[in-house]
Amino acid sequence: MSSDEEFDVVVVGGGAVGENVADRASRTGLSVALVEHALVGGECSYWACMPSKVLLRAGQVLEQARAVPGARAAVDGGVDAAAVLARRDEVVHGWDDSSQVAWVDSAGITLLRGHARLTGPRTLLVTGDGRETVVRARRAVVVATGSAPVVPDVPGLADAGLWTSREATAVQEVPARLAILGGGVVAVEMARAYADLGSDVTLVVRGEHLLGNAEPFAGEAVAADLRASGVRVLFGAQAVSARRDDGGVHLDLGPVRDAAPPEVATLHVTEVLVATGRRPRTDQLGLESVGLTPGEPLHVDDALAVQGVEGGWLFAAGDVTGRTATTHQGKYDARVVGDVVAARFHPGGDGADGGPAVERGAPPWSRYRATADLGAVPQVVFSRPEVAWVGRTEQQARRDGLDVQVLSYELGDVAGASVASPEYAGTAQLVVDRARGVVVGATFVGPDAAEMLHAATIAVVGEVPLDRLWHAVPSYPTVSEVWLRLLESAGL
Ligand SMILES: Cc1cc2nc3c(=O)[nH]c(=O)nc-3n(C[C@H](O)[C@H](O)[C@H](O)COP(=O)(O)OP(=O)(O)OC[C@H]3O[C@@H](n4cnc5c(N)ncnc54)[C@H](O)[C@@H]3O)c2cc1C
Ligand SMILES: NC(=O)c1ccc[n+]([C@@H]2O[C@H](COP(=O)([O-])OP(=O)(O)OC[C@H]3O[C@@H](n4cnc5c(N)ncnc54)[C@H](O)[C@@H]3O)[C@@H](O)[C@H]2O)c1
Repeated sequence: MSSDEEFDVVVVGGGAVGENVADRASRTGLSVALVEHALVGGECSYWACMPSKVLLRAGQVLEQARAVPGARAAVDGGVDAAAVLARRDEVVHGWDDSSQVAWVDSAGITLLRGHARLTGPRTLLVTGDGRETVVRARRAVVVATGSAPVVPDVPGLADAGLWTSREATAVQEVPARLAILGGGVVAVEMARAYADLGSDVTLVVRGEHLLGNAEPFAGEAVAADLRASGVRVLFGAQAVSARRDDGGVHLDLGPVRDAAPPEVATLHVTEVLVATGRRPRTDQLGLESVGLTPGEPLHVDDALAVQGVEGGWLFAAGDVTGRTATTHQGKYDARVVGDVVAARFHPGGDGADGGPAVERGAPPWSRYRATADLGAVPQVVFSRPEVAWVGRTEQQARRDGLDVQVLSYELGDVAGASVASPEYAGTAQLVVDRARGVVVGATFVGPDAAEMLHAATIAVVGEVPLDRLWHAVPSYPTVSEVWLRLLESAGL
């Protein structure tokens, strides 16, 4: 069966990003369709952020309680894996998206269930439920199809039945022994979670550090914690072949380039989790019909318009752009592109509530430009200790040619830390651009470090000079009093 439908705007992909695009784009009266071929809410709600954070939460709480005299004695057990998985099931609503579908309906957005492919400018074919629908966008198409895991080409690995982050976050039975390939965010968080849940975990890391995009001291602190919990962390190592038999997976390891052979030649594990990065999901999108290359990211400008397409009708946001890789930053871009579309194609013309003239030529830091993506992106890793950073690392700032001053302070030395726990330890670091006297990067590593990040994000986005930050007085006795100590170390 086939039919035709027409909307002002068609958003492809109903993850966190697509939902936000659709919401904002519809605010000036444009008709908006959202196309989703799986669950509305996407990866974050069902297989990524939400379930992974639930898998980590119980272990975090137990460790924090054990670090406090007076509470420690009440903790006489470990993580209850069955209860954690039951809580995970609640948080992902049993992988049922009806509450998110209800929100889409209530927002006046039309949900089209099915797989969308571009067949030419402003035209898509949506296939699903035995129907084919030709969907035309009068004004704009916004692609928010997310990303898919990259699986390294290791002989036998695919046949051995590997896990990606989907299987890891949707687990029903905790594996006795888990090998994890990769040393990035997924690898680190899942190593922590599965160690808490009772698995014997081995991390196989190609490089010499964990969390290669963060400050080196962050990866070192996380590696130390994992090792202290019994996780084997093998650096300079890679999987060279795999096979599964009744006893599980046999994973042969080899050195990377000139590294010494790994201390273990073959791992015998129940499952292998591949956490070696993600690629934009653009291979089944019909990009060739509009002159773009399938499999490549959709490169966008700061208004999220896709580059290399005539006519200004194609936009993209979220993981599919390769520009952002987190939900919060993807949703920021979604708000920007939703507002750009709503204004640029305003059905009433240049109304007081935003119209083409308002959006056209909008400067950086206006609501119509995703300026923060260029140097103020926050990232939190929910490891133990937590790792949180925003903006540039010291190395990135130097690579960008900045004359950099690095301010560092041990979190355990502030009064608030000793109240939190006698064992509280961590590091805060600011990267300052000497020429302008502003913070261009900040990293916090320690218990609950994530909650300290937003002050730094405001300082970076606001380009607040250090001598003005001096007047932002942190409360006593909090761990965030480290801001005062950092500024004192700059001579203030
Ligand atoms: C294990 C893990 C943990 C993470 N934890 C965090 C975290 O704690 N915090 C954080 O900020 N980020 C986290 N992330 C990253 C975060 O999940 C992504 O950045 C976010 O999901 C991207 O959102 P998106 O909408 O761009 O893509 P997605 O969430 O992937 O949504 C894309 C949607 O498009 C649909 N789709 C794709 N192609 C088509 C098509 N042709 N037709 C119709 N529908 C289509 C898909 O079914 C999907 O629903 C994590 C990622 C992983 C893997
Ligand atoms: N808390 C969060 O916000 C959160 C949590 C999980 C994931 N994410 C996002 O999801 C994205 C994907 O995470 P990820 O951990 O898969 O990617 P990543 O880019 O963070 O890490 C990939 C790791 O795999 C290694 N690697 C790459 N190719 C390899 C190969 N062929 N063999 C062995 N190792 C290889 C890299 O050196 C790196 O250590 C990230 O960009 C991250 O921002 C965010």
